[in-house]
Parts: sequence; C-alpha cells; structure tokens
Amino acid sequence: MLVFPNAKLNLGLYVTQRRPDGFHTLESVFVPLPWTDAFEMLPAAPGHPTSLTLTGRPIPGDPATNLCVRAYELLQADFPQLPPVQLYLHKIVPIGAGLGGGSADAAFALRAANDLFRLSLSVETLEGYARRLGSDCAFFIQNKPVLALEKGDVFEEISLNLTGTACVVVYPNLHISTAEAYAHIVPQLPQHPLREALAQPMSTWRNTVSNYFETALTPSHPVLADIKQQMYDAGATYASLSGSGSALYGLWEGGELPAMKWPAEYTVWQGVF
Ligand SMILES: C[C@](O)(CO)[C@H](O)COP(=O)(O)OP(=O)(O)OC[C@H]1O[C@@H](n2ccc(N)nc2=O)[C@H](O)[C@@H]1O
Ligand SMILES: Nc1ncnc2c1ncn2[C@@H]1O[C@H](COP(=O)(O)OP(=O)(O)OP(=O)(O)O)[C@@H](O)[C@H]1O
Repeated sequence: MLVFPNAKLNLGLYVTQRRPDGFHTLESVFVPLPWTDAFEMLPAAPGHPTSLTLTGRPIPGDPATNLCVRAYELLQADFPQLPPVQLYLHKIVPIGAGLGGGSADAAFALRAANDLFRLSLSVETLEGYARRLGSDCAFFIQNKPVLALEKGDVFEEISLNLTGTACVVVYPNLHISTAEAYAHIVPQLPQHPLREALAQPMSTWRNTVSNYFETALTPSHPVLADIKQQMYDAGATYASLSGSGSALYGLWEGGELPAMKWPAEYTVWQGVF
C-alpha cells in the first residue's frame, strides 16, 4: 500500500498555558499542505522481520525508532495478528521545520495498517493511537482544516476555504527542535481569538493572527523576519512561521504565484490550494 503523507501549516499559533505534565495547551488552526513524503507498507517476505528502508532527505536518529515504525509497533502490541512488514519511506518534507512531517508519517502508517490489514478501526481509535506518538499526529488522521486545542490533539470544526490561494513555503535550512522552541515561550491568551480573526478577510490577518514561536525565535534567528518581509514585499496577503519553525509560508489570495528567488540551500515548495 502506497500513501503520500502530507505536511501541515499552522494558521495562528498561541501557546496559552503550561500544563503540569510539561506540555503546553495551544490554540491553532491546522491546514493540510499538499507537500508530501512517499510511504509504502507491504507484508514482509516469509521469515523476515519488520524493516524500514529510508531514502531522500536524511532523518536523524535510529531507523528502528522512526515514527512510522513506532506507529506500526503500537498497533502490533494490541493486534498480535499483524505480521512483520516491509516499510519504505522516501523523505521529502523538511525535518525540524514546523511542518509536522514526522507526525504525518506516523499517522499515515496507522491508516495504512488499518486499511491493509482490514482492522476496521474508527477515526476516534486511530486518533487515540496517534496521540500516543506525538501531539501533531492526531490531526493527520482526518487531515482536514481544524481548530486545534489542548496539546494540539483535540479538534473543533472550522470553516476555512483556501481554494485558489497561492502558497509558498520556505525552509531556510535551519533545524529548530520543537522541545527547544517551546522552552522559549511565555504562555498567554491571544489578543484576538483565532476563530473570529480567521473569519475576517485574509487581508486583516496580518494585524490579528500571529504565531508566538515566531515572536520568540526571531531575535535569535533574524533570517525568519527577512524571509517574511520578502514575502510581504512580493505582495503576500499573509505570511507567518509554521508551527515551531523554521519554515515560513506566504499566502497570495489572488492565486498567482510570485516570482521570488531564494538561496540555493533553502528548500521551497509552492502551489495553489
Ligand atoms: C509546534 C507544533 O507543531 C504546533 O502544531 C506542535 O505543538 C508540536 O507537536 P509535536 O512535534 O508532535 O510535539 P511532540 O512530539 O508531542 O512533543 C515534542 C516536545 O514539544 C513540547 N510540546 C509539544 C506539544 C505541546 N502541546 N506542548 C509542548 O510543550 C514538549 O516539550 C515535547 O517534549
Ligand atoms: N518519519 C520521520 N520524519 C521526520 N522525523 C522523524 C521521523 N521519525 C522520527 N523522527 C524524529 O523526529 C525529529 C523531528 O521532530 P521535530 O518535532 O523537531 O520536527 P518536525 O516534525 O519537523 O516539527 P513539527 O512536528 O513541530 O512540525 C527528527 O529529529 C527525527 O529524529
């Protein structure tokens, strides 16, 4: 079974409280971004254990602890009938970018196992497994725009239509660890509640929708402000850091992609929603 785990963008991201377990509550709108890895799951040849073959962008860490392996093992612990599998992951989405790439791989591994081995698990059950793998992971089970609350793993419906909006995502080749980024944040409630702010025209978002990580990280990484300014100079309707960075995105409401040049070491995705 071949699937294409996509990235996500955060429209607004407010860290509102520190929780007793060390995690934080947040308020953010998650949007699927059609920038994808490729992931395949097949039953292993008889007598062979579960294996993972990695190609594309290098992933730090032991492949045995890769999130897609951990996702499959989590299911195997509850469904012993699941056989060893051969996994292939071609990594394209930048890592440490705030694009949720690893979380998407894990969620798509759960979904692929559910479909391939006909486990008939409900969306709620799959989201439960996903939550155990990472805060961003549950979003990718339903993979539609939502208002995310609590640890970013509890969702409310939101009506948001970006169809026809042009989008450029720029990863300045700067790995920002999520845990380290959270350590820089002082939690506080947003000035403009996100649901109401996003219901207004996109041209107003620049003044009402923000990402606390951007404010916290920009002093030590001025390149983030430079990229955002370049997007506004190129006529973006709205631009922001995604998640805990370091990727930034710009949105052009008219649907026309801007002509922009970026340094060769940056990774850039562009498309129209
Ligand atoms: C910044 C976001 O991408 C916004 O969508 C997410 O909150 C990050 O989610 P994630 O990468 O899935 O994060 P996890 O793997 O669950 O946690 C990594 C680390 O980030 C911090 N963390 C994460 C989520 C959260 N709600 N509060 C936190 O404080 C914790 O220090 C945790 O040890
Ligand atoms: N399939 C995977 N893809 C990417 N990273 C993975 C994967 N499996 C495990 N990891 C580990 O997760 C780390 C990346 O997590 P991190 O939260 O820093 O980045 P991110 O997923 O891009 O960010 P975010 O979740 O905030 O959008 C990597 O250093 C890597 O060790």
